[in-house]
Order: sequence, then C-alpha cells, then structure tokens
Amino acid sequence: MAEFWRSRISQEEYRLISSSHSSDDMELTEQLVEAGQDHDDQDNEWGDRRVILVGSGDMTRALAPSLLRAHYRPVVATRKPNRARTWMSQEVEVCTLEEGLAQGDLVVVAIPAIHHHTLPKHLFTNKIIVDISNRYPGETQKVSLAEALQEMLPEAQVVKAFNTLSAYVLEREELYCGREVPVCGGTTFARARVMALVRDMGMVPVDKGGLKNARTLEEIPFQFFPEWKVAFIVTGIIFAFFWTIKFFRSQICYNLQKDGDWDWGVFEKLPLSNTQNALAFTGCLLLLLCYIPGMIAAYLQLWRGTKYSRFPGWLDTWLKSRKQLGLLSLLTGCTHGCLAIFLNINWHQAISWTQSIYITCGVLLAAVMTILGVTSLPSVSVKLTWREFSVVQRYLGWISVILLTSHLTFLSILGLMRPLSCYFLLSGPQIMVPVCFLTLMFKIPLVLPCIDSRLTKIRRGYERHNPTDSDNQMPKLIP
Ligand SMILES: NC(=O)C1=CN([C@@H]2O[C@H](COP(=O)(O)OP(=O)(O)OC[C@H]3O[C@@H](n4cnc5c(N)ncnc54)[C@H](OP(=O)(O)O)[C@@H]3O)[C@@H](O)[C@H]2O)C=CC1
Ligand SMILES: [Fe+3]
Repeated sequence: MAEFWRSRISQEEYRLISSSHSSDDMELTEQLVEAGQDHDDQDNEWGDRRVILVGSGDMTRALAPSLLRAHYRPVVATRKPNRARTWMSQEVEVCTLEEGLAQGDLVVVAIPAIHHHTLPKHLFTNKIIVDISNRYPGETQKVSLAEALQEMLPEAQVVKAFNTLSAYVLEREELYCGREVPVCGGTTFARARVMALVRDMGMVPVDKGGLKNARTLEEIPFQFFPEWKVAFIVTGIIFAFFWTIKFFRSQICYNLQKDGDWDWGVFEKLPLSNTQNALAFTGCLLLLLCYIPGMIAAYLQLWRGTKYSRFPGWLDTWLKSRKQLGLLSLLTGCTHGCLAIFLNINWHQAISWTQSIYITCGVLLAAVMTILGVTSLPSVSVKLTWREFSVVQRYLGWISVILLTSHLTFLSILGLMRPLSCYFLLSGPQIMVPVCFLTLMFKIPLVLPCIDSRLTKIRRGYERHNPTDSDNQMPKLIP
C-alpha cells in the first residue's frame, strides 16, 4: 500500500481492510493500491496526495481551496481549461480531462449527474471515484445516482461522499470543520481512503457501508427538519389546546353566561389576546416536557435497577426531542412576553406585590431560558466542558421550572381559588399550576441523598440483579 495512504488511514480502518475476506474486494483493492503506487513513482513530492476534480463548477471551486488547506494537491480536469484558469487560484493545476485523469487515482466527479454519461469511460479504469452528485428536487430514480455511475464505470470504485454539504459550506472552514460526512460504497480500501481525505479536511467521516446505501445519502439533502418533527407536532397540538380553551372561556362562555345581546366585541381579542395567552401556556408546558422525560427515565432506572435495558420507544423519542422542545419553549415564551408587555402593563398604575413578583419571575425565567437555549446550540456546547454543560443544563433547567411555577402562581394566586366560571372548563393557570407543582413533587425524591446516590451508582454501571457479574454485555464505568 502506498506509504502516504497507509499513514492517513486510521488503525481501525486498516483493521477493517485487512479483515475484509471478500476476494473481489481484495482483488480490486490490490489494483487500486498498484494504481496508487504508479502515481507515487511518477512524482514523489506529491505522491497520491493529488485529488482530481472533474468539472470546474461551484463544487470544484469550493473543494479546491479546502483541499489546499488540508495539504492536498487539487488538479482540475475540465473540458475548458482556459476558461477555468481564470477563476482558479494559481496553486490549483488546471488541465484537460485526459491530462488530469492520468495524474492520479482519486477522482471527484463534480458535474451534474445528468452529464455523467458524457464522461470518457476508458479514463476511469482502476480509479476511486468520489460521487458528490445530488438529484434535483422532484426527480425520482429507481437506482441511486452513485449506483448508476458505478454501473457506467464498472472498472472503477464509486464512493459516495460530500453530497450532504453545500458549496457555500465548503467555502467556509469554520462551517465545515467538525461536520459529519457520511461515506458509502467502494471496496473497504477505497472507502477508507475517501474517509481519510474527509478527516484530513477537518470533517468527521461516518462509514455508511456499501453503495446500496447511496440512496439514503442522496435523500439527506431533501430532509426537512427531521429532528424537529415531533417537537413541532407537540407544540402545534398544545397551542391548539390552549387556544381553544381560551376561545371557549373568553368568547363563547362569556356570551352564553351574560344577560342581553351577544357581544361581538370580545371576538376582537382573538388574534392578539387569545394568541398571547395560548403562547404563554404552550411555553410553560413545553418547558416542563423537557424535564419530565428525564424524571421518568430516572424512576425507570431505579425500578429496573440497571441502566442497561432500553427505554420504551416513546420515551426514547421524547428524550431525543428535549432540545427542540426547549428551544420552542423559549420561542413561544419570549413571544408571549413581548405581546404581554403591550397588552397587560399600564405604566401609570401602581402594581401590587404579587404582580411585581410575577413580573420579576417572568423576566428571570426568560433570562435563564435564553442561557439554556444558547448553551444547547452545538457551536456553543462543543466549547463547554462536560461539567460546565451538565451544570448549566441540569441546575439552570430546574431553576427555570421553579421560576415558572412562581411566575404562574403569582399571576393567578386569586384566580386559582375561584370556582369554575365556564362550566367544567379549567383556565390555563388552573391546568398549569398543578402540573408545575406535580413535576416539582416528583423531582424532590430524586434529589434526596439516599435516592440520588443510588441513581448515580446505577448510571455508573451498577446492576441490582447482577452486582458482581463481570461478564455483563456492557462495559462498566469507573466510578
Ligand atoms: N452546488 C452545490 O452546493 C452542491 C452540488 N452538488 C453536486 O455536485 C455536482 C456539481 O455541482 P455544481 O458544481 O454546483 O455544478 P455546476 O453547474 O456549477 O458545474 C458543473 C460543471 O459540470 C461541467 N459540465 C456542465 N455541463 C456539462 C456537460 N454537458 N458535460 C460534461 N460536463 C459538464 C462543467 O465543468 P467544465 O465545463 O469545466 O467541464 C461545470 O462547471 C452536481 O452533481 C451537484 O448535484 C452536491 C452538493 C452541493
Ligand atoms: Fe408569563
């Protein structure tokens, strides 16, 4: 194997290559290695650090500088070298397809997939082809673009990569560094080589197996907030619930219970007052929904006496949606705060002590939630130590629940005791204040030293039913 690539490929990838028993795979790997050595012999200075970029479009213009930064040598192979030279930097070699493809065995095909059939097939023998193509919206193919390219170039190894990044991102080191890049296809060697390239460029390669998975990779750019789906649906349902309650209480019940004609004037409150009210309680419930699943998980672990059994699917999904629920809680809560300032505050009127506590708690809650929201963003959280992150998320999280409970209680301290004014329909505070207190009540046992130490033990790997078994399937953590 060419020395340069041996040093770039991690031990784990090398182990995978060595343990690959497919004879076809090994044969192709040998051919590729030989091809790599040929290029080494041609030019020792660069060896197979050359990466041939076919096409001179947006992706080539974004990839070439990032390859240079990673100490690779991009060679642009284009149909129109004279034109391409005008927009490529001096350090990038620009040549014809024939000249370019003769220089190296790692080739990035950066032309739209509809033009793949125009590629000179004979020049791609024994090459590792990095297919970065994406289909256009609305286009549907039975086979993935990468599989179609592999079928067209049977003597090459097609590896799918980089299609999940945009030219815009690839132009900015600060945006692409640390990003995950799924890679699939080729022999294990070809894939490992592309993964090493991705890693050298400052990104994190994720091995997605064979080329049959290319379709999944080609779907990624078309995904629409997949991690937010659950949180958006939950937020929509909660908002509709509180908006309907407010509508029945303030518009329908009000008119049904009063004497005289139907008052259409109260319907004017629908867009602003009702929406503000519904946003307030949506934000409250979303905040609680961030902390309730963690408590359920803790009780479940205490009951099972182990952390090594899977949570039910619904709890797993709920736990994974906490960040999104928290950010939506911040959004709805802050919108409620802004609207409430316009609606409720009469600056010339003295405020009671309950109102001043309610306002102070509300403003503090907004501040604490902003810190929680900002620290949950990946760009910020990667800069925090594990301790900093867990202290902020855990303690500030529960402080926000206490502030929320105080905010709601002092908002409606008198209203809570009032008899139901709209048949059996509870008001927002009448629903939310008990839920807040219940959440805090269930949290209190978990912070008691005897239970907390038991939970900590379980989370460090202790198992109640199997305390001494060293053959447990999962590794134990050192306390
Ligand atoms: N733009 C982006 O953000 C992303 C693009 N991609 C994928 O990367 C690939 C390239 O995209 P992009 O750089 O934006 O495309 P561009 O349209 O900017 O450039 C494509 C290049 O392909 C070559 N080309 C154009 N027409 C033909 C043809 N008829 N025959 C042969 N070659 C042709 C040209 O190069 P020349 O004239 O030098 O030969 C042209 O510069 C596409 O498959 C796209 O799906 C993937 C992720 C993101
Ligand atoms: Fe409020």
